[in-house]
Amino acid sequence: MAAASASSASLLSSKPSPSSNLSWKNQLPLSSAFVAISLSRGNNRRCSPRLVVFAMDAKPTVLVAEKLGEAGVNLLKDFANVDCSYNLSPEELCTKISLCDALIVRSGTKVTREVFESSGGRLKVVGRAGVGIDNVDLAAATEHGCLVVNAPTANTVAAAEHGIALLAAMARNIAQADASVKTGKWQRNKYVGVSLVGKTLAVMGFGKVGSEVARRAKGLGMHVIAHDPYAPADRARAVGVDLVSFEEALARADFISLHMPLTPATSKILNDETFAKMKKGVRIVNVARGGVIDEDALVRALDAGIVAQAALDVFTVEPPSKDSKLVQHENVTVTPHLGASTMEAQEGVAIEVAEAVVGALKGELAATAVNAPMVPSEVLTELKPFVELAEKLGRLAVQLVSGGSGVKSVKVTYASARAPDDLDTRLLRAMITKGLIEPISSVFVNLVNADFTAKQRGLRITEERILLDGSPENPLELIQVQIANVESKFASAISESGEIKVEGRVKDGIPHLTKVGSFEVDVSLEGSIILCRQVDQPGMIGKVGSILGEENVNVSFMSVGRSAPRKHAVMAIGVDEQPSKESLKRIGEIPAVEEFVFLKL
Ligand SMILES: NC(=O)c1ccc[n+]([C@@H]2O[C@H](COP(=O)([O-])OP(=O)(O)OC[C@H]3O[C@@H](n4cnc5c(N)ncnc54)[C@H](O)[C@@H]3O)[C@@H](O)[C@H]2O)c1
Ligand SMILES: O=C(O)[C@H](O)COP(=O)(O)O
Repeated sequence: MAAASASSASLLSSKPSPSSNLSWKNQLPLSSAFVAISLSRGNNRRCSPRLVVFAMDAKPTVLVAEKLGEAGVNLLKDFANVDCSYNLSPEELCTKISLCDALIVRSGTKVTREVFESSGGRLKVVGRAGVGIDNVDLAAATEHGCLVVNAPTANTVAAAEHGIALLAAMARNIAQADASVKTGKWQRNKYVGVSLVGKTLAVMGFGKVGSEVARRAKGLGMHVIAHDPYAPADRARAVGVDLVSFEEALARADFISLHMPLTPATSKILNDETFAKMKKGVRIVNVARGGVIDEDALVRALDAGIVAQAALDVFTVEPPSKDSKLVQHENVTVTPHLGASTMEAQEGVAIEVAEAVVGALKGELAATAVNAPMVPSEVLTELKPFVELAEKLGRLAVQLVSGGSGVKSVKVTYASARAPDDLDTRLLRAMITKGLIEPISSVFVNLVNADFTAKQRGLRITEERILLDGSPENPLELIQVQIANVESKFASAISESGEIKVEGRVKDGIPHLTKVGSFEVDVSLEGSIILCRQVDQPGMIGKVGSILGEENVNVSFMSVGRSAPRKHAVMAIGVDEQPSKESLKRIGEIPAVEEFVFLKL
């Protein structure tokens, strides 16, 4: 048995949300047209969840705010209206964004909180045509339920090649010598360089680019070490690289090449203190992000001769000011953020990001999502009915609450015949959260913002996975949702241990409610449900059925679970239409009925 926890809050107001799907479609304006994965079943009651095309009256609009490879633009045009508007001011971007469903940028556009706020909820996906997402306010994107995707692989080699180009150019003073010859000079003694062979290169950040740089540097005869607290040692060993501590890398390196992302932990990681720990005469290459170096400290280290040379493709502020001491320093070689700028890489990232954006607009889960779980399609196909079950159990459970200390503590149990740790519950948890929050708030919950929304509302969801007898062919046997410290408008929904408890299973691809409190029931989760506790006696099904029939309310499913013959029983009735208040009142007035509740799914 394994347990894991997520987040959660106190739930307010009321806003029923009818949809049950995995897509961002609920956020689209009615004027948009797109395709979404939906879990609706169509007309056939028994058929399984399927892909549904939501055709509306117009294409979505994608704003491409920076130059994107043609192949990517064409791919977008097949699906959407594409507005290529470059060099927008922040104000212009904020104005345009309210008319856009997706935005594509490179590193030159800051996608700030204001951008998400200005979108008025229409922006559903931001595509970064490249790796670094430090120019996108991820927290704001997540809070606004906006998916962020990037193109993480297509420019790796280009960046690594640029790193190696800068390394060699710096060591042999290529840029300085070139500029000198072009002014008519011939300074052969001034531009004597240093050799790379046999020197120690410390690669800081052994990810995609770092490992490619390491591979190439080894080919140049360098001794390569790397520092990366998160990289697996065997991946480094496979390239013939030793992973070392940060301090050791600083102390041993003749050359340092930076390849980590800009994060709060890596911001200004090279500073006065760390420069002081380096070998005198060290040479530094940066094709990662300018912000990982304290640029003023680098100027001081260059002036003091601690750093002999630096080659920089990236800067804290881009473009850097013309009179920047760093840029103008004679021992510094600079390029204008060209790491990813090869024809091949630009076509590659354009296609990679366009595919991800189109997929996201279609409601598919993106493989390159930065702020949402990446769910492989085979897992998604298998989990689809359970995803629907999860949302509906959440919706049922929260509608059973009548008071208490608020919906703050929810326990979800997943029972499976498979090894419990094999189950990735992020998708299911997101849908339970959606079910719990949407019926009682005006908040739109999706896979991107589910955990955030729960946390913001003080809702704590703990998860437990248990091993149960059953078929390992099914990813899950049942899901149980319990809400603690609350009162219920249907007392029978309170389990022996005092929580509201609902439990469900998937039968023939259809989610079923199989337990309420301690009563076993069996009703398919479609339409709406009436739960009714009565004294177990003959004729009850007929009485309730005829009240509904008189009003032409179609009963889709009915089941009775009882504590013992002629004692208490809970009847669960699935209805296709909503009964009138009058009919519900009449059901409540049947003498044997002790309590009842009508729940919308
Ligand atoms: N100049 C360019 O045009 C250009 C092109 C591509 C990538 N980049 C930048 O290069 C960097 C690396 O890109 P990537 O695709 O290799 O990313 P990646 O995510 O594959 O690799 C980054 C690595 O940095 C490591 N890391 C994180 N924190 C660290 C720390 N404190 N110390 C050491 N290592 C740490 C991670 O574990 C990871 O292995 C990013 O900043 C990216 O934006 C720049
Ligand atoms: O992070 C990246 O992918 C690189 O920095 C490339 O940025 P660019 O798309 O602005 O060239």
